Amino acid sequence: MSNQSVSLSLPRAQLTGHGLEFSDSSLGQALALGAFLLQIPSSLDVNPGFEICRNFYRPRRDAQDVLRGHREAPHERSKLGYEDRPNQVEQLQIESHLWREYFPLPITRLLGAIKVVTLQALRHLFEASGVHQDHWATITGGTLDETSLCYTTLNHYRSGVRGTLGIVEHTDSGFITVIAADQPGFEIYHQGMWQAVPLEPGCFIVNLGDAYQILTAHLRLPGHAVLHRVIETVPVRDTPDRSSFTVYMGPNFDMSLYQYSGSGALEVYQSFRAFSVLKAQGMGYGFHDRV
Ligand SMILES: O=C(O)CCC(=O)C(=O)O
Ligand SMILES: [Fe+2]
Repeated sequence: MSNQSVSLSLPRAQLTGHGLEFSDSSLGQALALGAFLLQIPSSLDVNPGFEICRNFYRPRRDAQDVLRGHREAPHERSKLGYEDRPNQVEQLQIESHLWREYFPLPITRLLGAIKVVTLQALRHLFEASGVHQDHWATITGGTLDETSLCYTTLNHYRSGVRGTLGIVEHTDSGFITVIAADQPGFEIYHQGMWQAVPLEPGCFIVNLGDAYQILTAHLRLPGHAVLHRVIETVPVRDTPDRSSFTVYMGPNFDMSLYQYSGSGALEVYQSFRAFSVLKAQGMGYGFHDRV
């Protein structure tokens, strides 16, 4: 894959009382691309998210210093936790039911609010693709206002690690991921080349993942799992390293992935755990050993 600096303007949506509203009727384009911009609701301040991304990997100074110390912390109740990745990125991944336990209140509140936004977007997209609401519990493993796995990923891109990508090219595994980033560098593989998505600080980037693509492959408006990466971050004096944080929703690892057949029947596709293990290997990542 060649490295070209073409830029891509993503479809744009906002959440209203009626669900997602896309400008220029670009819903179909968003599903086909598997990515779009979502205006950040004005009531949300994303800065606490960036603050924890800039601190979680640093050693804790004292017991009160709850933003730091997550590299060493065991996060015993989490199946995910801290991971030092082969790229620039180091990640802290924590399931939504543990946010209150491991994060300070402003972060927990922010992530909770983004989770609500993520669910609203997912429900709307499922409906547009032709996923039946009656199948929600089977497909997601959750009740109507949950999927069985929701977690945040806090990403710190170590500018001191040179000669590698920020994060290797990948698709996300679940149904949907909502991303907030503080610097450019995010790219999408589209029409045979890497295209830079310009940073829009007032917007989340929303990605569709493998579970969405598999589920909807034969439906009227299939959603595509978008291939994306972050290019190498270079150190800039007096500027913090690149940070991003995400809210991810997917099936639990002990569940099956589902797919609608051509005749519209919902069928088991594959074990999500088996699928995820193979995928992690392809990325050069170890799969979470507690899952
Ligand atoms: O940092 C970003 O902009 C993207 C992060 C990402 O792709 C991920 O966490 O899966
Ligand atoms: Fe990703």
